Amino acid sequence: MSSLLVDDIGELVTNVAGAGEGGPLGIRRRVALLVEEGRVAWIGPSRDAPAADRRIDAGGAAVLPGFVDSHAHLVFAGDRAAEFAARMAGEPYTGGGIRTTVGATRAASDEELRATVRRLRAEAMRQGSTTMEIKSGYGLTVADEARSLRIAAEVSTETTFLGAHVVPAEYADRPDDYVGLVCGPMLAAAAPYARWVDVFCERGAFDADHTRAILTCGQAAGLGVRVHANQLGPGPGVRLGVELGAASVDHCTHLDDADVDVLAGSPTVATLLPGAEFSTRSPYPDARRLLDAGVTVALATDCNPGSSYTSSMPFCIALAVREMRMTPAEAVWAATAGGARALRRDDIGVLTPGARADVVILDAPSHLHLAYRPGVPLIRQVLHNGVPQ
Ligand SMILES: N=CN[C@@H](CCC(=O)O)C(=O)O
Ligand SMILES: [Zn+2]
Repeated sequence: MSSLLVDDIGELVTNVAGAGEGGPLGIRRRVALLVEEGRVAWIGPSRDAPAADRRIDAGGAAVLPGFVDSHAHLVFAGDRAAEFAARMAGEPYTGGGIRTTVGATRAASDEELRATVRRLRAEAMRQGSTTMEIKSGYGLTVADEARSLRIAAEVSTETTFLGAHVVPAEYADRPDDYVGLVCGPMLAAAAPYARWVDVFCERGAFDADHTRAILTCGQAAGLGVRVHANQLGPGPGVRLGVELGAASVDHCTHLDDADVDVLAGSPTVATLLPGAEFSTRSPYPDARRLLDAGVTVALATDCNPGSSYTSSMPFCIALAVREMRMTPAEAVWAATAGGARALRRDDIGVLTPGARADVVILDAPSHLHLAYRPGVPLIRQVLHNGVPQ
């Protein structure tokens, strides 16, 4: 059994509340961490460290759990840089560009889609994302949704069927028929490759009745529920998600008091995606209101070619702190343990014996630097399943 010791850690974020300083971050200082068989095997003072086959010297740096990016759309072709430039010149974001990407995605070969997924997955890993949820949603035919998920499943176990991203052009005047397709043959073809079902519940995409129908049939096929909710305006998505036991409702940009109340009384996570507000020049979600009400908050990138073409969790942490008034500790927790909660996982987002050895070593002495030094490549080394990347 091969072992690896990460030694001379100045600050270890464990996310085990009570295991050290910093409340939920459970920060331990001047420790070492032993990895065996891809898992954390031991944490303690360096002087007590067991012998190991290999050693990484953290040199007094901060070490934290790998980021858990619980919301990303990586299976697509083409880009929408011109749409971004038009937005920066004053055009609003409506989601209408999704159909542009659908056209490019349908026309792409499997190899082209696979290359994009792998390129973005590798890009995210270099920035510390050891787990990444990946959605379909730019195919919107039975074959294209199934192949999108098949390709996503090659690089992640956290795959999400988003056949209900928008109603494709060929069904524009018969959305009920499209919902029938999604719940019938499309779900049957997609479900073998998916863990989750998701719907873009928004004016211009899917209304409450359609969203309920699709999430319910996804659940009946054994998939867990997540929802794109309340991104562009107020709506029923958050309440519906909570009612159906969603692991997460995502975006949460336009919430009323009732939305916050139902979230606060539920195990559903509110996943905030500040890259989308950055890239669409929109008002940010009110993270403080959610946190102060006791809602569990996660941060994710929403990496996609339209509304948020970033794979960087450190960038999202910096945005959350500067623009959404989360504390650095809240943002780091939300990007690690929060993402794990949003995926209903207890083996990631945490560093404690038995957890998966997904570890980020920073080029910095403290987790505070992730927000304090925005845009700086602070990820020195990443271990995924205990393996240096
Ligand atoms: N809002 C829906 N889906 C994506 C955007 C997709 C796109 O614009 O291509 C999102 O989460 O922001
Ligand atoms: Zn999204």
